[in-house]
Amino acid sequence: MSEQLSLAKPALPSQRKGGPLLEVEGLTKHFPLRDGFLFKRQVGAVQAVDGVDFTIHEGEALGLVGESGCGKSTTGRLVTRLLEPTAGQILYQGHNITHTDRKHLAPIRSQIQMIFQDPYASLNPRQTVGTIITGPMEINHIQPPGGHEKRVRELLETVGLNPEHYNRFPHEFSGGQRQRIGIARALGMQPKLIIADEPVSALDVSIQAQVVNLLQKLQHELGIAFLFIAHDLAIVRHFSHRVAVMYLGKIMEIGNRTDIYETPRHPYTHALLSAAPEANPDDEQERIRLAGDVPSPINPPTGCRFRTRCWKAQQKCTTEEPPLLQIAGNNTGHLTACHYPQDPTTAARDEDVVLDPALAALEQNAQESAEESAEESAEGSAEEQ
Ligand SMILES: Nc1ncnc2c1ncn2[C@@H]1O[C@H](COP(=O)(O)OP(=O)(O)OP(=O)(O)O)[C@@H](O)[C@H]1O
Repeated sequence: MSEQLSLAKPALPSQRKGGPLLEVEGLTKHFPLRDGFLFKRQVGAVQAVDGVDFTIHEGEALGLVGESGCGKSTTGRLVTRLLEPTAGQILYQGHNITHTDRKHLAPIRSQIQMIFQDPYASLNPRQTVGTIITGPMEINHIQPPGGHEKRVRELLETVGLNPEHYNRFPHEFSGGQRQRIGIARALGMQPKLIIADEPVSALDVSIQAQVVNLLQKLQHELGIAFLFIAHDLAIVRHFSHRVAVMYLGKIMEIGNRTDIYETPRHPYTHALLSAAPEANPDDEQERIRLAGDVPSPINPPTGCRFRTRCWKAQQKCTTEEPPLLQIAGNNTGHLTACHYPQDPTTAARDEDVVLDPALAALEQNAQESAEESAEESAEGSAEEQ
């Protein structure tokens, strides 16, 4: 992230915005795994998203964070109905849209727009910017006063592009400018909710802050709600009113920004934050190294899914899945799924905590052999004397 974002002093208030816009309950997506050539039998499933609950209020930005493969993008695609859920339900303005067919979904779909990670891949290289932005408006019968061209020029200006570039093609723009074209296209639909899936991670670091600032300006000025998916905790902190932390298809912790960044309770949230010190600049001494990979979502661990990497795990974590609850010490709306939560602080630790048991064993061995060789050399020098 560039210094243009004031990350130490998040720019958004944490208070709740309007009424519920999107309510997601028990949302689940299992991708079937098939075997065989002719008669493809299902032999298992990738449990990409597994019983996720959250609400986004009107005008609110909810950040969704977690390591790669935790199910963030799948969640975003389910909400926009680009993917069909396996179970659970999605309510938009109180209407159940979980399995609504294309025809009936059309008016709602225009209100829920998606901004993708790779701006180039999501723009048709053979179309001019004018056509790219006008197309979805025409399909959805949006007739702006003054006509489409006038509206497109206004939108280009809104996102910081030159309206005179209406007839240019995507390859004539830089990465950041292409992302702005994608944003203008989404705005043309007058969305109430934008799903931004890693909207800046493909951009140069120097450009990232400009695009995040643009999105935040639009969020404030137009009152658009956001599901902001990103692995960069500092950006999420800057952008979001509330934050959900996802691990292996489940939400481990959710709360307002201050609760998550300043008094996280789940060990996984602690680990993510200490791996990204720039997300919490006041917390200088927290040291947890989140090592090893996320286990396979085909065969996730029983009980708590994080237990195989958690330094606090006990027998109960193997047998009982911790529910997502407001545990003692949490503020209202701050929910944590953990049997043995951290104290509500990010205060300093005396020693490193290594989450990966294999890495811990390696470090233990290395330390023992270093001690042995120190002892041997001390004995050797004593004998020489
Ligand atoms: N179409 C698919 N078929 C089978 N498995 C899939 C499919 N799409 C995603 N997955 C799997 O679902 C899991 C979650 O993927 P997802 O892309 O949602 O994670 P993510 O948190 O967004 O990660 P990243 O930040 O790398 O995009 C991964 O194990 C992924 O391989």
